[in-house]
Amino acid sequence: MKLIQVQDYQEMSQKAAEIVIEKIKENPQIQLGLATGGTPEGFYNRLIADHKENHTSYKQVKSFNLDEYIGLSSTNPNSYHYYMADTFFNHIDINQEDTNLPNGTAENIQEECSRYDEMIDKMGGIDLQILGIGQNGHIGFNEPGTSFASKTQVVDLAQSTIEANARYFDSIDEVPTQAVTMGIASIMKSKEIVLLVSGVAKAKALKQLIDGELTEEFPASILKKHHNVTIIADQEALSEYASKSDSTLRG
Ligand SMILES: O=P(O)(O)OC[C@H]1O[C@](O)(CO)[C@@H](O)[C@@H]1O
Repeated sequence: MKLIQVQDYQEMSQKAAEIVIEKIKENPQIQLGLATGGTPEGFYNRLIADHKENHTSYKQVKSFNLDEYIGLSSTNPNSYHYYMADTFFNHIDINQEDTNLPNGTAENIQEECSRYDEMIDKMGGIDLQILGIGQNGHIGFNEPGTSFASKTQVVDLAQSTIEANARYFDSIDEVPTQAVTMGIASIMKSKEIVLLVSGVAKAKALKQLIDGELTEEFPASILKKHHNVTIIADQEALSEYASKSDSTLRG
């Protein structure tokens, strides 16, 4: 894993956007894996600003999101379908039909999970996956204890995740307790991964990712086994981790 240390949230967002814009220039048909949550909002804002100023085009780009709450339709403002449209897709020139998220309201949710994995494989896989990390080390919505071999699946959200995400809902009782998420093995198939980590709330998780052992109790630890991971972390997130120079971390 490569670690890029930046000052703050703004610099993390800028750096991540620069990487993606560069990749789109190299390959206008790039297949992007996208994340939701608070962490990538600034990154999406930078991509939108660049699209307006420099006309980077997403007309040939395809996107695949990590996860969706079960039971929330795309018109629900708390759904990740809505988040992606509102935060990113509506502000760039990507074709709606080239954006993909798991359907959290599918009648047969198991079928939906298989469909999602098969579709990504059939389309040639994800070139670059953007990831965030939960305070408990979750990636996507794969909570501690998830098998490293997992494919896209239905998961029960950890109480700490429900509490962390309650800030987006009117009350904690409205936070769905389940989600569909790309599995760990599905995420690991991505050719390249960029993990964004910002803020003191993520400091313990980042230290554990860098210094801790490989264990299903800390899902993000699997990233040590991927051959092309870049972590972009700001000073607050790095506050529990000692090194001050950009580095390649042990796998
Ligand atoms: O960026 P946040 O809001 O801290 O969330 C961390 C992670 O948790 C999720 O919201 C749930 O999977 C991810 O989308 C995100 O990467």
